[in-house]
Amino acid sequence: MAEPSETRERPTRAYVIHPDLGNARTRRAPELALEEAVALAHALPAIEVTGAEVARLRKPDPGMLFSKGKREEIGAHLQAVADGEGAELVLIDGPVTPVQQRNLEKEWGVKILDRTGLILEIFADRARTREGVLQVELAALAYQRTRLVRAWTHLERQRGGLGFVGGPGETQIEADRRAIDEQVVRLRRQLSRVVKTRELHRKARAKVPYPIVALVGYTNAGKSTLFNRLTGAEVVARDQLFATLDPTMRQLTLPGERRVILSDTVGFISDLPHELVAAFRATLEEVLAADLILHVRDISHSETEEQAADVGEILDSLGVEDDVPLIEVWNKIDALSPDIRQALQNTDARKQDVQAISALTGEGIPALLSAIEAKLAEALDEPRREAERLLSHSDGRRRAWLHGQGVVTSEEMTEDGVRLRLLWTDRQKAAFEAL
Ligand SMILES: Nc1nc2c(ncn2[C@@H]2O[C@H](COP(=O)(O)OP(=O)(O)OP(=O)(O)O)[C@@H](O)[C@H]2O)c(=O)[nH]1
Ligand SMILES: [Mg+2]
Repeated sequence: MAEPSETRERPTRAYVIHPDLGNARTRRAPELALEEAVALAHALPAIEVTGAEVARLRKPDPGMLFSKGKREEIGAHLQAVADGEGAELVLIDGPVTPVQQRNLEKEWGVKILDRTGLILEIFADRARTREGVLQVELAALAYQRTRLVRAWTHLERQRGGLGFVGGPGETQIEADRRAIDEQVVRLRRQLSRVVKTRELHRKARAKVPYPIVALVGYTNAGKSTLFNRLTGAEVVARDQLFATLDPTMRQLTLPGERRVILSDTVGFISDLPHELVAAFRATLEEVLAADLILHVRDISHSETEEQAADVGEILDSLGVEDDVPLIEVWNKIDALSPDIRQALQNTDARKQDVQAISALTGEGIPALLSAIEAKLAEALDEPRREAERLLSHSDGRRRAWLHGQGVVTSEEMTEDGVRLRLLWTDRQKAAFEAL
């Protein structure tokens, strides 16, 4: 009789490979890319990563991806880590053709997932709402379909282009493709019904004219942590890639009494499968419709610039216009070393439309809220009036508030205090008066 512990599902042992093509097109260091691939693997349920490596690939082999030597080396390694049980899963962090996949699976005796397949698996695991499930299914089908097409072209070539018409492979693949197409049509129809319902909700919300503020950013940047801190919600936030999949919205009242709807969304990642971007369009439409975008960045990450560039590209591909007001939120400043943090506060964080914060400790949150308010006032084109106020020298708090709102046009030290010339909206004036 097996012990209960043995019958319990044991984790799948996975080996992670990042193929380094050594081309200048990729912005990233291969070691960091490997780290991210391992984090992606951990985002799957019940996975045990037994090892990981960067495999340099001077010239990818069309049929086998890796050279013979490399394959043997990895194969031996898989045996070793598997302890004679046979490795179960190899995650290859890049595109793998269906032919390469089949050949490698045979040679190594494992199941192989490429980057797109892996991300699809994670999304499938996370999807909770009807819309999310449908979107992931749609993306998975689109992915499967391209793989069928490519496998088919290959078969055709193998037979020297002869006699493939009516051949067994062709009919089967044609039938599979048709089945997929039919399924896609069915899913699209279901999805459009769900989306319509959501649009009705959005229209209902539009009657209550609260502006929408959307959080976007690389996965694991801290969007949900910030969302929770601002709204008191309890959205799952954890050190795991793609912790959030389904969009969440909450009402939030800013210090100047303005109410907004804050929305938390799915994170982005480099080389996000385009099938997924397409499938998630409807969800991300909240972002497209936003009055203000908060681009949350993990400023403590060594590739924060690359991540920001990826997010920018994805926003572009979604059709987010350049003129949508945007604030960059530099998150996780608590995780920076004191020197770097100082340097950052002296220079970059002074840039316009940048707010340095820690969603974890709450540092910088009041200034962020003021900036959101000011930006919205500007974006929604509220009339601004000139005004003048004299603050006592000791009233640093109210002076800082005014600067945070970006309404100070000039200030002058006098004997009685600081004389400030202001350009502000009625709302900002009222908020100031209430301080
Ligand atoms: N040190 C530090 N860690 C933070 C901060 N904000 C978030 N984190 C951590 O970063 C990890 C990811 O946070 P999430 O809020 O889940 O990130 P997310 O952007 O919602 O991620 P996805 O939903 O996966 O796209 C968690 O472990 C958080 O505790 C911060 O200001 N400082
Ligand atoms: Mg999240």
